[in-house]
Amino acid sequence: MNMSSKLLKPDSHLDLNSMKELPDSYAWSSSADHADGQNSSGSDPVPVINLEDPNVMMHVGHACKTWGVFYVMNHGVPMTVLDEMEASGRDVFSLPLDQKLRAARSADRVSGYGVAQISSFFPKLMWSEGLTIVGSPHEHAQKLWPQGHIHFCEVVEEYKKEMNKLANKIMWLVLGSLGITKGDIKWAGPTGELKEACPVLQLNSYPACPDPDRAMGLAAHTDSTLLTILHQNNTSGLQVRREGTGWVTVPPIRDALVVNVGDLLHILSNGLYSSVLHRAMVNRTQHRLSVAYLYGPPSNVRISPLSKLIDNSHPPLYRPVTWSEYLGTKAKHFNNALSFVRLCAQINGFVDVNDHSSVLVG
Ligand SMILES: C=C1C[C@]23C[C@@]1(O)CC[C@H]2[C@@]12CCC[C@@](C)(C(=O)O1)[C@H]2[C@@H]3C(=O)O
Ligand SMILES: O=C(O)CCC(=O)C(=O)O
Ligand SMILES: [Fe+2]
Repeated sequence: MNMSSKLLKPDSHLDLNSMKELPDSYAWSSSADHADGQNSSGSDPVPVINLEDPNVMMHVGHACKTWGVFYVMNHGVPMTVLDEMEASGRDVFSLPLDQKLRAARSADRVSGYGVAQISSFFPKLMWSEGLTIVGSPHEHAQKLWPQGHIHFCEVVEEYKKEMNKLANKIMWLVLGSLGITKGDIKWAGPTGELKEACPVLQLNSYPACPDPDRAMGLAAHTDSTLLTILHQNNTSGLQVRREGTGWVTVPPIRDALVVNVGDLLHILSNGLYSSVLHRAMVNRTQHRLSVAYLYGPPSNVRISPLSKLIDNSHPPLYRPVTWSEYLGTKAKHFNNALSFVRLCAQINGFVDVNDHSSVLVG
């Protein structure tokens, strides 16, 4: 990333839906990098995991270790809940820009409508808009639809409820694959439901783009979460970076959701499961919508490498950090953030193996 370039004001809002040409401020133009992004069908495919498979835990562990991303099938989330969330997302983004801007995210807040938070790290703008919902959707919905927003709020609450159930299930499969049991996680509570987790819902909209080969929907990043569950509509765009292969497209599969490992799980697993670098590309004809359920721990919990994974030959690689502390580090250092909580890196000056700061901006 060329940090010496003049950075664009990230809150410069343009109505992407009405543009016939790609403005220079949106032209990333690293075409070689864009051309990359093969479907994984040629080689090793992104794992598709059936959550009803008797060996599901082993498959989840393997996918976390080798890919950091996988699809889940038979996830138990009703199709109606997914479809309604998608339709409600469309309702938001099809509003006129001035109406969406009533719910604009202010500089000191995480939630609200606007460009991706990571925009400030890049010299070019991304071809996307988003609505970030932390906790209740009510405040934003009321600004978007002063006359009536109950349906939107109900859809979001139902979606969050279903995603929370699924995230808990997947989280225990991930932990189980590391040999961790319910008693090992203090913040799981007596029933092991990880109840206090503090989720964030991120609605992403990528309008059809007049020059998709030079544009970028959402630049390469890792999520700061434990896990992210992504519902993409039937339009391709998500790509993950794979060591030795490059960018691999993760096309939508009907009935499947995409799960990716976030930075906090990387820390918790003491680096055994690496967070995956990913990005979203855009296309010429179709509006793409995605809904990310960003799953993290309760805000007061300090995440550190699990003690069961630590011994003399496996010292802790990261210091304890809460999600909000980590978000602060991420907001300052972006894809370099893990290095700032890494113990060995601080002591010995090593570069973090999962340090993605040198990856091309695309
Ligand atoms: C809790 C958060 C994670 C996030 C930053 C945020 O404060 C709210 C939005 C999240 C998101 C979604 C799009 C990609 C991302 C990198 C971004 O710019 O905003 C993630 C952030 C993250 O995971 O670090
Ligand atoms: O839209 C996508 O495919 C990716 C979205 C994403 O990475 C995110 O919301 O963190
Ligand atoms: Fe992401």
